[in-house]
Amino acid sequence: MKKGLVIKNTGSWYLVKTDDGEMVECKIKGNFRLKGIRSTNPIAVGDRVQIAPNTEGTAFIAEIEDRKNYIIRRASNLSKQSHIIAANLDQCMLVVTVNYPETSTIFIDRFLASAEAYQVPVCLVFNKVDRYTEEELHYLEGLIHLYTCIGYPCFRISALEGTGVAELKEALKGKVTLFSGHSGVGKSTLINAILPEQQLKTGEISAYHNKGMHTTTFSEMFPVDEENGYIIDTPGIKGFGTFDMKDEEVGHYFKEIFKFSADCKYNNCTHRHEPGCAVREAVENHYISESRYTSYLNILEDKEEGKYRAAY
Ligand SMILES: Nc1nc2c(ncn2[C@@H]2O[C@H](COP(=O)(O)OP(=O)(O)OP(=O)(O)O)[C@@H](O)[C@H]2O)c(=O)[nH]1
Ligand SMILES: [Zn+2]
Repeated sequence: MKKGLVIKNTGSWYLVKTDDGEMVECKIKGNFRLKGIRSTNPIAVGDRVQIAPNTEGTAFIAEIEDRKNYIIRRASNLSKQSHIIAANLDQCMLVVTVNYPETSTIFIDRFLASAEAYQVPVCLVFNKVDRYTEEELHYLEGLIHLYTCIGYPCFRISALEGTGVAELKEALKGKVTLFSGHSGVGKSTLINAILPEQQLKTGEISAYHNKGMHTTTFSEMFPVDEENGYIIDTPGIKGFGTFDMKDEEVGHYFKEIFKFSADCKYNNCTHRHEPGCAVREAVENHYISESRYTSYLNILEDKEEGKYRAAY
């Protein structure tokens, strides 16, 4: 038996990098099922596994270690079956632009809330700083201040000109990182700047998914250093999977709201109309930003209309 990391899933076989550095093509033995998850794929990129090598130099995956987190995509809106896109993420880089295209704080906050639910730490990467006007740069500084204070590290970069890319690369060392963000914010440009040797690959993948042929997604991790740092490329995946939560749970996924909610009069407070709400008081006193509170209410409203699941 050997231990290793799944770095590629082709649908019919898995590529495992063993802890002694070997690359082994692996298959799954028999009826491999995981407790709790109804998934179309029992093993995903990022999984730590034990493999049993056979004489042809390939191996069977015998065991999978418990995951610290994973991201899924539901096979369809109605289906309970889901596809695990990647497991054991150390972090997610959410690439955003103040303009060209505009990324709204509602989008950012919804993304951050689902990342909290999935227990994946997020850094915000503000791209295209070379293009902004004075006013846009001013707004950018405000956002960076806001999110840094809440506890999300922020980077200012220009993927096009290379500004700040070295610093970002430093933050990828030894970690498994997923890149997300709206279409057009510069993810491919950034990944190309980080992994120059992967140029062609990224081009192929986007050409492929632009044709709308991505009915099944097979993920791959690309090494970024010698110390098990990887970037996960997931064609067509923009956010985390959907999840169900109660009204009073939404606030748990906004770090600063959660902190203040300890002092609400009712422990199932939804921070809307309840008397003695410490969160509303904190918004009034500017300890919680209006934009974050608006995003919070926006999720609650969509939940009421049954739209939240569909939004991701
Ligand atoms: N001015 C400026 N333009 C950039 C920068 N980064 C990317 N762009 C441009 O933004 C456009 C979109 O970049 P992509 O890298 O294709 O964006 P993407 O996020 O991969 O988009 P999808 O593939 O649709 O998800 C391209 O025209 C890039 O040249 C930047 O730092 N500054
Ligand atoms: Zn409250």
